[in-house]
Amino acid sequence: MSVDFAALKALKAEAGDRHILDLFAEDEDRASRYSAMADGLLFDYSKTNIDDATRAALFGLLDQAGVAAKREAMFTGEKINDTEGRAVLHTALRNLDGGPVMVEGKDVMPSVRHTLARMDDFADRVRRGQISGYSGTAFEHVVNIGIGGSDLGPVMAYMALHPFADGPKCHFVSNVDGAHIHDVLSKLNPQTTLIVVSSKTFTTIETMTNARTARDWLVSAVGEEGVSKHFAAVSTARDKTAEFGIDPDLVFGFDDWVGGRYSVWGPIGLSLMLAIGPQRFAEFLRGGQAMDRHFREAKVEDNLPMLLALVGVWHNQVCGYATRAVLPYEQRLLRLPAYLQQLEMESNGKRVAMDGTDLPFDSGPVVWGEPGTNGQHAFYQLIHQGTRVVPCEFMVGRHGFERGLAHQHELLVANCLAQSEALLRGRTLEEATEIMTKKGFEGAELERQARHRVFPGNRPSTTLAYDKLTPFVLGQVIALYEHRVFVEGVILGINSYDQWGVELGKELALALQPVLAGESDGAGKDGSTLQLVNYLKMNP
Ligand SMILES: O=P(O)(O)OC[C@H]1O[C@H](O)[C@H](O)[C@@H](O)[C@@H]1O
Repeated sequence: MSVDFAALKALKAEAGDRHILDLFAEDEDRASRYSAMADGLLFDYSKTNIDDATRAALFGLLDQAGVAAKREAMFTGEKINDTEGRAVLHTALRNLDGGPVMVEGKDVMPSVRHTLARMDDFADRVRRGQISGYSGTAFEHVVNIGIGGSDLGPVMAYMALHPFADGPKCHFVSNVDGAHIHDVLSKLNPQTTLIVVSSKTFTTIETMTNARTARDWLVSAVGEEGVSKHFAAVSTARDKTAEFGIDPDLVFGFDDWVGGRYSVWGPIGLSLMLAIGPQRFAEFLRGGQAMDRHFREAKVEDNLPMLLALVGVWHNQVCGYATRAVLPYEQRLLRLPAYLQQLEMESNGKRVAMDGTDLPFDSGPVVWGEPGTNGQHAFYQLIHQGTRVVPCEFMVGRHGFERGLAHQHELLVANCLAQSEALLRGRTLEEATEIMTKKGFEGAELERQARHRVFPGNRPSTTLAYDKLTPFVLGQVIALYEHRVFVEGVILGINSYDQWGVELGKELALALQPVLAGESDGAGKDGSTLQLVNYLKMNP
């Protein structure tokens, strides 16, 4: 049964164009009453147009959708991904000191712990130079070859945790565009490079193509014998890794109850572990585990994943704001928006409900973003003065890592807070007129110039604040977003864990290859596709 947004839409209509600033004026405790804290992470959603009645109605959605029961179903290994017949248990990967997790009557934790211990041992020995390349030289570089969930998680986290990276330097190759692997490998020495082929299925065409290119590159430098020394694999398909010639001791397996976009916590995080070491990787897992506990135990009004989800549903399904911007004031979170695009859009971009019927409302939003302050000098213009409302999610830390550059961090924080304040407050025509009068304008020209300088304000934003971007905090933040996606998916009544929408393009690409190669005439293709084939096909 789908939830009903009618009551919320009525509340929205009743509020009309009420200003968020008026909500602050009416309630001096608004900031604290519309904020929640989880293990040091502060989420402030007071700069939204949500009031007590709206919030109560949003909490009602959680009951209507049965979120609490479905949350337990996820954590306890029920097959909630029912279009693929799978449990959804990435939480088991960070269940470091929790109890058993049963899948089909079997506790999966011994196998999770065993794999983690193997990863720890391997990473430790590579980092100490005890595992080395074919000619005995230590590995200085790691190339992770993977795409989607087998790339975005590790690369995002590797960049985020740069201050903790004291192991081999990591590189990430994802695109089937030969430029990607060329530009990475051409700077590396095969003797000192470890290649990690990361693919849940070990069939993804981009990854397998790049893996073969890397294999040729290695073999031409160190010979065929080098493959077993220089290649590791992360996959659920051990048979396929063996076919590729990867030493079984260097294969790290996982189970199909870990979705690709939820997989950074396990073997797919191997390159991250090689870079930051097993101990820091464990801190990352502990951050995720802390958020799991919070999600399961905190009351609704204090529950960060639930609050983020409800604010999201309010903006997207009730207010009709189609996109949401993620704006980390943290340069090292450069790839977080891309990571969240996969997490949120691949999970909740679905047009049918669990039962196969058409979704009676919009699916999840378009997620996009860029770190501040860079975005301020690019697209914030539209956010402040465009005709569409873009709810913004700011993120910022109290401290940076750069000793001696605290003044820059202060400037960064000031900019983050200033942007959410500007979105909230805006600038009235009177204020703009005053500014332009001082500049000497008058009459009709004064009004025209002033009107260009008006900011409507009353634009919603939330802020997630943390102390410092440590592995623990990153773990908290990523798990927070995972659970937010879960709650939104349950409210929408969709399956957040399949991704059938990526299949058609893959099939058509395979069928187009022979057309591009001139081996097939492309009968049945549309005129545009054929015209482009004719233009783009390479001459023999
Ligand atoms: O890890 P792999 O099996 O290579 O899959 C890599 C990616 O490709 C697929 O097409 C899916 O859209 C993603 O969810 C997945 O993360």
